[in-house]
Amino acid sequence: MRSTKVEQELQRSLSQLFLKRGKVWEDGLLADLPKKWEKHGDLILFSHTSFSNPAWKNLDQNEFWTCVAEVFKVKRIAKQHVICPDGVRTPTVVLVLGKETWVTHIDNKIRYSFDVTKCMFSSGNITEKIRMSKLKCKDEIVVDMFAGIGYFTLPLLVHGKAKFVHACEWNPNAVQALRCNLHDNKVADRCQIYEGDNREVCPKGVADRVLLGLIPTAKDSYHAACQAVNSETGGILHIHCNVTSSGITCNDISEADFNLYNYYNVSNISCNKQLRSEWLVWAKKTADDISAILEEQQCRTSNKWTIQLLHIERVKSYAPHIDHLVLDLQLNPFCSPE
Ligand SMILES: C[S@@+](CC[C@H](N)C(=O)[O-])C[C@H]1O[C@@H](n2cnc3c(N)ncnc32)[C@H](O)[C@@H]1O
Repeated sequence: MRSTKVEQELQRSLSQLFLKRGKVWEDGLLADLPKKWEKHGDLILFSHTSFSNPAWKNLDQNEFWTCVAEVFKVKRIAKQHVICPDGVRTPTVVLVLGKETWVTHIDNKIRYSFDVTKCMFSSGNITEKIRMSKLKCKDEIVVDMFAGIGYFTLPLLVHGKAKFVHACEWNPNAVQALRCNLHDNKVADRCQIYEGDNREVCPKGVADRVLLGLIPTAKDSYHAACQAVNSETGGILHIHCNVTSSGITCNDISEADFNLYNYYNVSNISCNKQLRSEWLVWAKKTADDISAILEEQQCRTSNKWTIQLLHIERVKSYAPHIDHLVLDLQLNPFCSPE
């Protein structure tokens, strides 16, 4: 979130506090003020890049953070450091004002509560959460392979009215929050949590829809996702990935290239943005990977499968030329004629 008015107010209040305490307001301090932040109820979370100048320590810390809190109209302040690359994405968040670490974030009429020092909140995924909430899945069984605190599980249950969601999650802190959020949003009776590695705990043969919401890639769980799909009626996979592109749009793709993809009938694929060449390459590669897994599974069951590329959703830009995409793949079983 960003607001120039608040930034100006923060500069004014803090420079006055420096003056009042007889301290020198150094030029570098202005650049050290936060440019963005996340607000969760009465708590504001700043990134590690702000308030890092040692000169802030010249002030009484409680007075300093209270002054910041008044500007942002919050009671608690937390600072985020770099997210741990530990697989469960543990944030290193420290409270610098206040003691209680649980926060409640409400978006799209859903209450997400979590411990801000133990779980992350993916606010950048709001468009995908809304897309999931608009799916009409009243009669569907869904498997959410990377449920977290319920980012997609909750919209699917609350707004999409999914019949049942099987939610896999291996971070015990996220599981605790998910349990609490299912209860708070009154949907606990339509969800079962599978605590552990989705490659081991994910249910098999049940899903009309499988969510693979992990970036940069959910590749390691493709196998379990294919096994989760209902083997009699098929299902849709929603596969998340960060994809790098140079910006070449599909208008520039040659006819020969398009023919290459025609196996999947890509001319029917939809996209919420102008389709880029590399996005299509990634989609085709992903469909090939899924196809190979299904073929391998086919050796054990009598099912053959067809795959259809339905849609590419561009969720957000992750960095220059890196986009968070979701590929919707339809998997349909058919029995061989003989
Ligand atoms: C960053 S969250 C993503 C949540 C949500 N889908 C989103 O995009 O906002 C990914 C979650 O998947 C969990 N996770 C990662 N690998 C997993 C695995 N193999 N089995 C179960 N959970 C896993 C992490 O603990 C984390 O809570």
